[in-house]
Amino acid sequence: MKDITPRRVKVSGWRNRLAASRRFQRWAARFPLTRRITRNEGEQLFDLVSGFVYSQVLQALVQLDALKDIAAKPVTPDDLAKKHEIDPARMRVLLHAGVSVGLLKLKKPDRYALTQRGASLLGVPGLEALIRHHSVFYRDLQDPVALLRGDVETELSEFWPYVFEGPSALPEDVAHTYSNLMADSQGLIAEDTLRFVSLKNVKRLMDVGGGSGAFLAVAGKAYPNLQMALFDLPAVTSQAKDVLKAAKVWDRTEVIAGSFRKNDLPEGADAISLVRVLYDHEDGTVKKLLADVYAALPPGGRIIISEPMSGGQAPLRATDAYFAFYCMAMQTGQVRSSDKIAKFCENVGFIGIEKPKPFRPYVTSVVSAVKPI
Ligand SMILES: CC(C)=CCC/C(C)=C/CC/C(C)=C/C=C/C(C)=C/C=C/C=C(C)/C=C/C=C(C)/C=C/C=C(C)/C=C/CC(C)(C)O
Ligand SMILES: C[S@@+](CC[C@H](N)C(=O)[O-])C[C@H]1O[C@@H](n2cnc3c(N)ncnc32)[C@H](O)[C@@H]1O
Repeated sequence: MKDITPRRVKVSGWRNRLAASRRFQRWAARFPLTRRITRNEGEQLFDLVSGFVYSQVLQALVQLDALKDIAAKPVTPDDLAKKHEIDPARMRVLLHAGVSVGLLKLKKPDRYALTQRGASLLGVPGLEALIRHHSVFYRDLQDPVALLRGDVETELSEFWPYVFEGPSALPEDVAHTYSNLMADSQGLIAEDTLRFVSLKNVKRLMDVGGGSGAFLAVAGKAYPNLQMALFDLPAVTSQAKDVLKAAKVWDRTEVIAGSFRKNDLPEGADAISLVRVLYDHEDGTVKKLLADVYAALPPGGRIIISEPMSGGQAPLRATDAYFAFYCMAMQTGQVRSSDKIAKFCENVGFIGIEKPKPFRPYVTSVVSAVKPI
């Protein structure tokens, strides 16, 4: 029979040596002063071990549109079982799991309602669509070591074709799907960006890689006198009219179709924003883009960069695990820290760099800088 006794592992550092000792673990679980710490540590480890399962519970609830149904009125497992042709006992398992992860609560025995957290999820624009598209991302992560070795043909790399291709290679219907996913999730990003950056003294803002105009729609509403320009690939900008008209900023926004890989950036804006653009690209592309932004700005002009950023020396789950692996699966780009982005800005000549402490690092962080006068 195979020996299943754990082998002794060499552990450096006395605290870690104790933590790794089965004998100490047993003792600490009984000793009154360490009992709670031991239990919490175990719980945290268990969450790490089983995180994928929790995410799949969420995925099932979203795919079945169950959160929306439950938001309208509390449901029994039978209600949803009939609708989705799933065995009622299994539906109960899903709803109970939904309670355990904090999205649902049991109203009466067998009647499930939404918790405040479940309701918050529905209130975040585009979050359900992002969760749905995780089925692609998680397939790429199935063998994480193969992904790290670069041995996987990833699906995500095909999901965002604009990252690799020139404008002509992006059919409009394809562009539409991606831009919608981006635009829906733009609300929180715009909110958090404008929390740190005042556009009070800006006359004309150009949003480079601005997608279908969702950031400008928010910025334009907040600053009624702001003139604006949107620069993106032609297949993407063609959808901007509807978004900008709906936000009533169409008459003060110029839409410019082009590629920052192939064309110079147009002049005329005293502020240029790059929202969720840099992390899609390799260092070489980013350095060239920042130099082009510098060239396009007048003296005193400002660059505003907003995207999820690495925690640097204090790594963050959302960016250093989620977005870092996301970029790896896209097979391009990388999550950079605000320090690294600031350094890139400095290297092309920007000064007055600001890196405000982000409100929600899982949403976005901001770096801004000015071109010297
Ligand atoms: C009732 C009483 C008395 C008090 C109420 C107390 C109170 C204030 C309760 C709070 C309720 C509330 C307002 C909750 C708000 C919750 C919010 C705003 C939650 C936001 C969550 C946002 C999340 C989870 C965002 C997730 C974003 C993801 C996963 C983004 C993924 C983006 C990707 C993959 C982008 C890819 C682009 C590419 C290709 C890399 O360029
Ligand atoms: C992740 S999306 C962000 C869109 C928008 N800024 C937002 O945050 O919702 C990246 C954007 O950069 C644009 N982009 C990528 N390569 C580009 C290029 N070479 N020239 C211009 N825009 C480009 C894409 O079309 C896409 O709209």
